[in-house]
Amino acid sequence: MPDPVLEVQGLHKAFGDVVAVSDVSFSLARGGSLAIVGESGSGKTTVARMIVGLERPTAGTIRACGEDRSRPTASTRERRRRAREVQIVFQDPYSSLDPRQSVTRSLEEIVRFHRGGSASERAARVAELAELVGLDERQTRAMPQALSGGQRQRVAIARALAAEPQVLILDESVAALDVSIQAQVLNLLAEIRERTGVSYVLISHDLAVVRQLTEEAIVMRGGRVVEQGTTARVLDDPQDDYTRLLRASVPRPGWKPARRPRSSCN
Ligand SMILES: Nc1ncnc2c1ncn2[C@@H]1O[C@H](COP(=O)(O)OP(=O)(O)OP(=O)(O)O)[C@@H](O)[C@H]1O
Repeated sequence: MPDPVLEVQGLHKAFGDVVAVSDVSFSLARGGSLAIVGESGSGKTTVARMIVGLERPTAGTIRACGEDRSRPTASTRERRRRAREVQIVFQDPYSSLDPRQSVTRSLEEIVRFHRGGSASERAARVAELAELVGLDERQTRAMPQALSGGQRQRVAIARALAAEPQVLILDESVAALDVSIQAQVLNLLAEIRERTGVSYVLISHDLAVVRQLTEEAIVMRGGRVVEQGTTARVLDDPQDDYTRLLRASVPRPGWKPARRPRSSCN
C-alpha cells in the first residue's frame, strides 16, 4: 500500500499468561476506513488501546504518518504530535465527558492545547467543530447532563476531531445508541470523513455498521487475524469458518461512502 497513514506490524500483547493480541499486522490507507471485527474477547480493544498509546505492546511496531509510536514517551511535544495523529472515541457517551464542563469549555480546552490562537480564533474553531458534528448553539453551551446519548456522542466525536487527527478510532462508538440515533451518527461519521479526509479504524461486532462505514476489514479471533480483505469480500464471500459464523447475522447491503484521500500528514 503506498504511503499508508497507519501501519501495524507483528503486534503482540500479553497480560501475564493471557495473550490478548498475537502477531496482528495491517495497514490503513490515507483517507481509508478499516473495520476490526470479532467476538467478545478477541483482542479488538487491546489493539485500539495500543495504537492510541494507552497500552504498551509486548512486541511489534505501530507507525502513524510514518512515525513510530510503539514506545511510550515522556515528552509533551511528542505526546501532542501523537495526539494529532490518532484519536479514539469510546462506546459510552455517558462516562466519557466531564460533568463539570460545558461542551464549549471541553472543546475549547482541546483547541487551546493543539492550536492555540486568540480567544476569538478558538471560539470560531469551537463553533466550526460544533457545526461539523451537528450540535446547535444551545447544545454547545449546555452541560453534558442536559444532552441525550446521541448528542453526547457527537460531543465526544467533536472532542476527538478538535485535535485534528489523521486517524480516528471508533471503538463500538455507536453501540450504546438506539437504532435511529445510531443511523444519524453513522451518517454523520461518513459525512465527516468526506469533509475532513480523516481515516477510520472502526471496532464493531455489528456487521451492518461495518458494511456501512468501511472499505477494508480484518476479522480477529483469539487475538489473531483470521481473515482480511475488502469489507465487501469478507462479508459476502468469507473464506474462514469463523467469519462465516459471524456472518450468520449479516445485514442487507448498505451504501458505502466515497473516500477522499488526503495528500499529506501535515
Ligand atoms: N488489562 C487487562 N488485564 C488482563 N487481561 C486483559 C486486560 N485487557 C484485556 N484483557 C484480556 O485480553 C483479551 C482481549 O480483550 P479485548 O478487550 O481486547 O477484547 P475485545 O475483542 O475488545 O472484546 P469486547 O468486544 O468484549 O470488547 C480478553 O481475554 C481480556 O480478558
